[in-house]
This record gives sequence, C-alpha cells and structure tokens, in this order.
Amino acid sequence: MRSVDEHLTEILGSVAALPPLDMALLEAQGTVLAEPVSAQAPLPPFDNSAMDGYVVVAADIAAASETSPVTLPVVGDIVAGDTGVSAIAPGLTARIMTGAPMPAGADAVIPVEWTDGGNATVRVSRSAPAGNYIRRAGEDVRAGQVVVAAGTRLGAPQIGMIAAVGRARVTVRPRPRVVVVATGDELREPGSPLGHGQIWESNGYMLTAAVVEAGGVGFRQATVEDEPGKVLEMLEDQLVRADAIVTTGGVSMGTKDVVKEVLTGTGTVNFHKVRMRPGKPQGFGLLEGTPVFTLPGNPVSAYVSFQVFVRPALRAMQGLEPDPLPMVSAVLAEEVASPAGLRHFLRGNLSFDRGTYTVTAAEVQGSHQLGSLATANSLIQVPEDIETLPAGSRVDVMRLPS
Ligand SMILES: Nc1nc2c(c(=O)[nH]1)N[C@H]1C(S)=C(S)[C@@H](COP(=O)(O)OP(=O)(O)OC[C@H]3O[C@@H](n4cnc5c(N)ncnc54)[C@H](O)[C@@H]3O)O[C@H]1N2
Ligand code: MOO
Repeated sequence: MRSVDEHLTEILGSVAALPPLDMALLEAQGTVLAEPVSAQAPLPPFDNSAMDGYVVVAADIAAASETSPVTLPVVGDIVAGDTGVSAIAPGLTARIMTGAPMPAGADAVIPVEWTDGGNATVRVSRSAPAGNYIRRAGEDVRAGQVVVAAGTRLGAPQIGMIAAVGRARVTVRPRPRVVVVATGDELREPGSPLGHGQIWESNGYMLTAAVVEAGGVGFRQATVEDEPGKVLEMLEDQLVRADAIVTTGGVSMGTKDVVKEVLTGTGTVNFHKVRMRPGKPQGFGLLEGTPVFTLPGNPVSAYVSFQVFVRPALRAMQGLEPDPLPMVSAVLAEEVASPAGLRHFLRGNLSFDRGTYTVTAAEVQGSHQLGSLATANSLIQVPEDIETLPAGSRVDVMRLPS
C-alpha cells in the first residue's frame, strides 16, 4: 500500500505542461496564458472626457453658480472617435461626449446636467476645479505594464483586457484533451433498455464532465467490453488524440479486471493500493508518453480519485500549480468515524453561517452510492491517523466544483 501523497507525487513527477500554442483571443477562453501580455501604449491612450457635457477652461467658470451662471459661446462638438486636433481658447467652450479626446487648452469637463444644454451658447451654473471629469492617459494601464500575467486562466475580464491593449491572438497552453474510457460488460448506454444484471454507464459521463470542470476537453469513449485485446486496442487507438487517458473500472481483484490485466507493465503503467477511502485501487503510468489514469469502477471512488489525482495533473498540464480543490476549515456538525490508516474522503454538506463553516457528513458513504455525491457540495478529509472525530471538531473540507 502507498499513501495518497506518494501516489500524487509519482503522478505529478510524470506529467508536464503542454507546449504553448498561438490562438485567436476568443478561442483561448478558459485556457492558461503562456506569455505575459503587456500594454504597447497607455490606457486610456489620450486624456478624454468622463461625461457628456462641455469642455471649458476652469478659471472661466470659477464664479459660476445657480444664481449667477456664466454664459460661454459653444464653438463646436467633439465626439468619441474624433481624430482631428482641436483646441479651445479661453472664454470659449465646446460640447464633448464621453470618451472624446480633450481639446488642447481646456482643463475641465462640465456635465450637461450643470448647464442649460445650450447649442450656440451655454449657461454653466456650477464651478469646477481643473481636471474635473477628465480621464487621464495611462491612469488605467501604463505603457509597458503587464496586464495579464503568464499562468493566468483567461476568463471574461482577462479577455477584455487583452483586447483593450490591442492583441487579437495570444500564446496559451491548450486545454488538455482527455479521453475517458469506461469498461465493464454490465454497462449499457443511458437511453437504451437494461437487461438483468446490467446498469447504465455513468462514470464516463461524470468523469468527462469533471475533465471540463478542470479546464480540459473531455472525450467520452463508447464503453468497451471486458475483453483484453479490445481494451488494449482501443486504448492504443485513442493515443493519437489524447493528452491524457482516464479509465474507470477493471482495476481490482476480479477475474474480469481487464484494465489491470492489459496495462500492468505496459509502458510505465503500474497498479497500487492507495491508503484512502474511497479509491483504494489505483493505476497510473505513461503509455507512449501519454499519462494514463486507471480509476476504480465504483462511481464515488472514480469521482474522488479524479479530484485527488487527475485534477491536479490536468492543472499541471495547463501550466498551473497542481493545487487541490479549494479547501476550508469547518466545524463538524455530527461525529464521524473513519477507518484506521486510510485517508477518508466523506461526502458532506458545507454551509456558512455568521462567520463559521459547518459541515455535515452525508448519511450514506458507500462507494457505490452516487445519490449522496450528487447532493453533496464538499468532501470532508479525515487524516489517516484519526478514527473518530466528535461533533464540534475542526476538519479540512474540499469544496466541490459548482
Ligand atoms: N476482493 C476484492 N474486491 C474488491 C476490492 C479488493 O480490494 N478486493 N476492492 C474494492 C474496491 S475498494 C473497489 S473501488 C472496487 C474497484 O473495482 P474495479 O475498479 O475493478 O471496478 P469494477 O469491478 O469494474 O466495478 C466496480 C463497481 O462499479 C460499477 N461500475 C464500473 N464502471 C462503471 C461505470 N462506468 N458506470 C457506472 N458504474 C460502474 C460496477 O458495475 C461495479 O458495481 O473493487 C472492490 N472489490
Ligand atoms: O476504494 Mo473502493 O474505492 O473503497 O470502493
């Protein structure tokens, strides 16, 4: 038996970040930036108006008030997108729109609400300091400033930022393409009828969805029978399109545990019992350089194994830190028991009330009981050396992706 940490260390020692690719900005959504993106020019690139109103020389309206407005001749309109050079002489004003460049000579913007909105002349009924409602060049981003650092996952704000500095393409680590393979003669496709002893295939769906949640592209492969030749052939066929392969089922001690049978010693794949529950039987290795994770067949075991071993590896392949799922410290609502010597991952429900996280373990914790996983929002982690934790104890809780 090996520990969870030993197994994870072997995995992380064998996977590498995928080579970077140049991608169109919108295609890169959800990928991880492999280069720092910096601004070629300041943002905003020029001083501009923050309001629809009038540009003035502040000193000209220093005495303006509701009771004694100042009237100025309006010499023109400056709208956003104006490229011509304009200037304002003292004693004059021009109408200006939000985002339009400040004309030379003017040093303040008066919002239209402080005026009578006049066309030929305008009455200004409030004074303003120099700089009023002017957005200065470079006050958002300085020229040369890194706006999105390498290693950042590109969400909507980062994509907006990169476009704002004029870039249409970026160098990113692509999403890892992960082929998910479910094995088992008893498995039938959801949507088809079941005979006695058969069940609908669910791990393939669940793990493909988990791959997507972890930032990868999931390809669910049609179920294969427990026939060694077919399983090996199918796995080898998948290598052309896979950055990683995840299998589920066929790794324990049964006579039909074909994944273990065909992969033991193939490439660098090896099988181990890991000191955890659920998820004890695990296999991992490289097949022609591609990481292969052979997860157990019990649905909750497969899911927990994915979160503990596969997700960190997929993060490393994207050039991210192989962090575990976000963890919080919570108070146990009820006592839990845990097997000696195993790290126990219990399905739980985490809630936050008046500054404290509380977690309640699901009533049933069998590794075949998917029902209690589908209603859980977290996994309580009980360390190997603990057998009982009374209500009120502090525990580490992993939040499941939502
Ligand atoms: N003698 C022993 N028996 C078992 C041991 C052991 O140490 N000694 N370990 C148990 C543990 S722990 C686990 S976990 C399972 C792992 O078994 P396998 O990985 O070989 O998985 P299967 O036997 O193929 O299936 C187990 C269970 O899960 C259901 N299953 C499998 N694939 C799917 C799927 N794609 N969708 C839905 N359900 C699936 C399958 O029907 C079985 O009920 O071994 C224990 N046995
Ligand atoms: O580990 Mo099995 O994964 O306990 O059911």
